[in-house]
Amino acid sequence: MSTATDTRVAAGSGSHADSDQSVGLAKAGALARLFAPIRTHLVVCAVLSTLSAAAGIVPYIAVAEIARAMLNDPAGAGAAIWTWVGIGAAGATVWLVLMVQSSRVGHYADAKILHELRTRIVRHLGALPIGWFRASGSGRVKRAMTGDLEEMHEVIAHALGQLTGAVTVVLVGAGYLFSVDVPMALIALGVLVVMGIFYRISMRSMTAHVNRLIVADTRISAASVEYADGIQVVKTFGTGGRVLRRFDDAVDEHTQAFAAWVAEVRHSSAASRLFGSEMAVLTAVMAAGLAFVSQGSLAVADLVPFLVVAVGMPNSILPAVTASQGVRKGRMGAANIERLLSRPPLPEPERPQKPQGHGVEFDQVSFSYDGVTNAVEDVSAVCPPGTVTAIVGPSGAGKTTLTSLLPRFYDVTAGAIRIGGVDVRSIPSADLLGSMSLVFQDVALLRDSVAENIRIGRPDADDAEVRRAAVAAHIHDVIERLPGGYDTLLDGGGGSLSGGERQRLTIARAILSGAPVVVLDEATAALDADSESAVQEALATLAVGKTVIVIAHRLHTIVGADQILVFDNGRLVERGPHDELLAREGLYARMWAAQEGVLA
Ligand SMILES: Nc1ncnc2c1ncn2[C@@H]1O[C@H](COP(=O)(O)OP(=O)(O)OP(=O)(O)O)[C@@H](O)[C@H]1O
Repeated sequence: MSTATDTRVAAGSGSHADSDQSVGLAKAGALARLFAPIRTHLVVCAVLSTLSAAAGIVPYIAVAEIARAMLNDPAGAGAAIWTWVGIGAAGATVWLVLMVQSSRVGHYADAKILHELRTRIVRHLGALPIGWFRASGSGRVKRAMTGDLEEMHEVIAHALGQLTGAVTVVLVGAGYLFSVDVPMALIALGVLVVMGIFYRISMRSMTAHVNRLIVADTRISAASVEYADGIQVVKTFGTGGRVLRRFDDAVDEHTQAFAAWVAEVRHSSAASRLFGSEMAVLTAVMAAGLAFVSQGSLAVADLVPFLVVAVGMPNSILPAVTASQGVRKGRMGAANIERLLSRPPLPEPERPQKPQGHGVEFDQVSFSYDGVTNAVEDVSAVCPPGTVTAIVGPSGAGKTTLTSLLPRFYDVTAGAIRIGGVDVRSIPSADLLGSMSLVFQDVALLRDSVAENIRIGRPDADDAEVRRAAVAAHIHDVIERLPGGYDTLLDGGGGSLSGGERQRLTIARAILSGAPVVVLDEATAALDADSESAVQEALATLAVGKTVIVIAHRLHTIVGADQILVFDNGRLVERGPHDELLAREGLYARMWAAQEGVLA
């Protein structure tokens, strides 16, 4: 059942397939297009492995011929024997030399194309909009850089040689056997043809089954990540049942998919194994050979080549069976990589412009994720430099979406966003990102020292500047108390720091960068009173003289904002300072009453 088992491995390697990554990706052209830069190497490699395989069968033919010579004419076979010994030895030598050369060329081509593809993928990723990563990127990136590239390696370094080798052995071997005895050759090859027919039958529905397995595998991965990510909530609130059920369902589906495949191909797969075995060829050759010998239509000496050469042929063909699966997987991997590389990059401006100042203007901005429903609709607002604009609204109102449009995580569907009077799409993306500090809730701390985590804001800052930023962000004392001070290593999530401390660290990063536009997403998790006031003071320092846009979840933290934009269902429904909005007795006043009621 090697076919099913091998493909289970293939499905496993694609465990991070994205949901929109349709299956059934086997496009023959993708592999050829990706391998275009190494086409010459591949041709040389194929020619060398063909010649090597042809030379490799010569020693077996030599052995058979020596036996024939001895059986036909024991007394006068001396010269022929030595000739065949020489031919056999030459064949073995040529086989070895060409095999090494073919492997060398193959591995060189492999290293060259993997290097080139990795570089292309990484460069392309750098040009993709950040919104793409947020929506679906990490799984697809991981899959392209690991599983899909491994499939490419398999094709070049292994499958190519095995396939050409198998074809050569069959052709050369068959040619020799037909030259010895046609009926016997037909019988020996007939066994292999029957193996091929059963193999084709067992592979008929492979694509559909592999696709089902990949989908099930993706669901298992998603459910596992969901469970691991939410383990705290699961343990605290005992909601593990539902999450675990999703996991169990996905595992059941995977098992059923695999069982269905095995059930369908078990007979054809076993039959192809049987007819592809040395035992089957030996049995057929012996039975037919002895019958022909007893009839007098075959000399005993002519039976020997079939025992030596034909019986050894399945050993050369079986690796090609695995190799043909490798090529199928390689096509899928190539199609995935090609799809990733064809994702349109963030368009860079043809005529770049420099913002005059750092005021932000939203001009009739609309945006839709799916092209059907607008997550943000017809929003117009001006955020002057040196002011704080708070964005509030119920969950799902479009607050995060609107702020994601400013650094071009996505481009607006309609309208325009301007910084310093210039459309953000006319500002080179490096300058645009350099002009703003983004303090988002999900801004992860890197697995690096505290100092380096702050320094990301401005890589050339010296230690004194890093410290000054930390002091301004009210985090310096906390850092000093860490075991290694500024050299303390943080894990990816800022492990040893509390929520408020992590936020202040990212604020220090933003202060150090000195970018004139600050976009921050206030923590949704409640902080204790000390931590909250420290964060507020840090933000006040950061905001001085800058255009600050803050997504606020706790309204009492933005009472002093210059303007508050109230969103509901993607639309800007109210705007103004706190007192005015309260007096209006609209959505803001209701949200305020609800929160104060909770707080009271
Ligand atoms: N990546 C995405 N793909 C598709 N739809 C999305 C995506 N992100 C958000 N949405 C949808 O867009 C709408 C606005 O979501 P958004 O996250 O901007 O709201 P929000 O006001 O920031 O909510 P919250 O306060 O809960 O963070 C919602 O209907 C949401 O489901």
